[in-house]
Amino acid sequence: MKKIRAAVVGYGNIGKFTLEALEAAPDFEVAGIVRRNGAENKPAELADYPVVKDIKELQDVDVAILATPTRSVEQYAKEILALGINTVDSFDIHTQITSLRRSLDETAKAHNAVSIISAGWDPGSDSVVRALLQAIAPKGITYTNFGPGRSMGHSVAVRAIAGVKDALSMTIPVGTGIHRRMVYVELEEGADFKTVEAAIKSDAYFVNDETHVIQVPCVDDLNDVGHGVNLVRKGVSGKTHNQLFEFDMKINNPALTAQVLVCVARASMRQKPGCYTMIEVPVIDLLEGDREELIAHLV
Ligand SMILES: NC(=O)C1=CN([C@@H]2O[C@H](COP(=O)(O)OP(=O)(O)OC[C@H]3O[C@@H](n4cnc5c(N)ncnc54)[C@H](OP(=O)(O)O)[C@@H]3O)[C@@H](O)[C@H]2O)C=CC1
Ligand SMILES: N[C@@H](CCCC(=O)C(=O)O)C(=O)O
Repeated sequence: MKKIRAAVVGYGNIGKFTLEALEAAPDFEVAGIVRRNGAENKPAELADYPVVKDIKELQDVDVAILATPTRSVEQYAKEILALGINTVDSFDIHTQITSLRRSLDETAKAHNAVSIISAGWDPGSDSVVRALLQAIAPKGITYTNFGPGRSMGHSVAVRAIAGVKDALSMTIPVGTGIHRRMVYVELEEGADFKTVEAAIKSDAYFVNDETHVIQVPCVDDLNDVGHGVNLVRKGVSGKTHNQLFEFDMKINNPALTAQVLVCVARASMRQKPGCYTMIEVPVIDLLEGDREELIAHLV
């Protein structure tokens, strides 16, 4: 059977694990990697793949997996969808997902392509869990409690601030879906800590949470990409109260995000043109293998 040809766009934390997940998937082949500096300083593990500056330089790409900063997703997605290539991403600014969906839906439909957005683990696979729990206990409250662990999105947002050399944003669960942010920053020489601290605290990723910024000499000495979630719903099925559900996981953050991106890239090949979030995609479309066998095994 013809393999799905995927390109990885951006080769940072998520990009590296995406390549590994593609290499492990029997129905995919790697069309190449798109990097801002192209093949300059090509890492050894990319020796067998084309590494280019522009996706147009790659052959027959079916789907582009965007492993770029969330704030660059819309621009990359629009350019790539305009070429008729599907895109998937893990865009994680929750308050902006519906507007991104509207914007990419228009581009995807205009170019006969599919975009699946916000497909990491949160937003992403957790969103599917939340949707399922709401379906089976329609009245009630869901609490999503993260961590403790490293938020990639928050760390990326801090690294983009002028004067920051490296950053680690740890998410600390306070309970009932509330989180404290512990942000460790390594500054460029001459950067002013107070200016950086103010910029972090006013960024949309942090503005609603208790945030502490701590200057350290070397972020790498603290770094651990482990994370997790404890997602709890207590609610009502029919007229019966006290239905209690819990979903818990402890994970390597970039490895899980990358695996979700790859299964969603597969699902993108099975949707009609347009833009979707994960809760709109049939779960079976995420899976590799014969549909009847999957049903026999999983249902
Ligand atoms: N929904 C979810 O559950 C999750 C979502 N995420 C999202 O994944 C995103 C990526 O995280 P992570 O891989 O750690 O980020 P990194 O900074 O490690 O990697 C991003 C890569 O994108 C490329 N890039 C393209 N444009 C830019 C730009 N303007 N500035 C910097 N880099 C750029 C670079 O690769 P190159 O140099 O090769 O071009 C860079 O290495 C996060 O922003 C986060 O929001 C992460 C985890 C979970
Ligand atoms: N989007 C997160 C993954 C979910 C955890 C989270 O949102 C957080 O730690 O704040 C990330 O970028 O790592």
